[in-house]
Amino acid sequence: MTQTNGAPVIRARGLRKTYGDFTAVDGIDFEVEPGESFGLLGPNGAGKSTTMRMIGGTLDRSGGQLQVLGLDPGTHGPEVRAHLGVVPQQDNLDEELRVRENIIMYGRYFGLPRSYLVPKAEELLEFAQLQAKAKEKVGNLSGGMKRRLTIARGLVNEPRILLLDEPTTGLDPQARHTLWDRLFRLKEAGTTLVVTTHFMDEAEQLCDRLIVVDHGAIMAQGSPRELIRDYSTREVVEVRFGSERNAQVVDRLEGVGERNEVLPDRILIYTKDGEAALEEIGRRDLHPVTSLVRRSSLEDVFLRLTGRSLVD
Ligand SMILES: Nc1ncnc2c1ncn2[C@@H]1O[C@H](COP(=O)(O)OP(=O)(O)OP(=O)(O)O)[C@@H](O)[C@H]1O
Repeated sequence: MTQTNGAPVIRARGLRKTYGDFTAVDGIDFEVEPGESFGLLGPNGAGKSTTMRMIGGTLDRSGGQLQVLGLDPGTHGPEVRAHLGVVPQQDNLDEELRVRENIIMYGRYFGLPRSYLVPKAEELLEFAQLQAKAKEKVGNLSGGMKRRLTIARGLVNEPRILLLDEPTTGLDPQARHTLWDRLFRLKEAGTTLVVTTHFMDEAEQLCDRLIVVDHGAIMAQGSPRELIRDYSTREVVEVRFGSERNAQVVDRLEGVGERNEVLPDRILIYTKDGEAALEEIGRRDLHPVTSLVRRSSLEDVFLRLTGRSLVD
């Protein structure tokens, strides 16, 4: 029996994965509540996919505890997988089959009867906005359509938890927004989403709560708003003085905001009030080539936590 009460649907304690001497996941603790959209945000190689594969029961852990719907995926893989939908980083659709048949065949692997799968496939094609493509070969679909089909396919068993590994990598902005819209609908219908991403805008759009991971460890966790509140200021002023001058003027910016970050191409000034900071820069007779004021984002949180930019 899998759990049905309001307990966390995923619970990790000291979760570890090592490959020989290399530690990919370094003893992490987190919980995912039913119905929430939970994110793992971090750069390439942070250990996100490894964590997802341990949740999905396709990779054994090296240490710690892990429960998915109250069960250990290491020992109860099939029972756990029956309640999971998995959208891997690389689409692994059957290119030989047509769109509708991809969904039906995938359902057959779960042992689901055709009488259930035929109407279910129609419902999922509608959800994925692919009815018009039902008879197309998968190879003829765009990247965004393939992603939506992979998600539709992952929903064939009506999973309680959908695991999405980098769902929008490689998609153009419009395709990303269409996909986010579909994922919102799933969340509204009560599906728990677990999303890995290295895009902070995706994390901000999709995730109720997230862990920021780097080198297999959790650097911080909370809602996007909480993380920004705790690790950044409300506003950021970005100023450029030209590649040579940036390093030279940084001392003269001392005290304009609460904190400065010098990046190769610009200086970030963290402050409550960006316009006031810009005025102060003017009073100091500094003349940036360009300047802009923006709200803090998760990118700023990541930079603060690691000293590195998330997307280099
Ligand atoms: N089978 C393996 N053997 C050895 N090292 C591995 C293996 N699989 C993953 N790793 C290493 O573990 C680390 C974490 O990889 P993982 O794929 O989990 O990262 P990630 O955060 O998902 O990044 P990406 O988005 O690039 O997949 C990486 O340094 C990777 O090289």
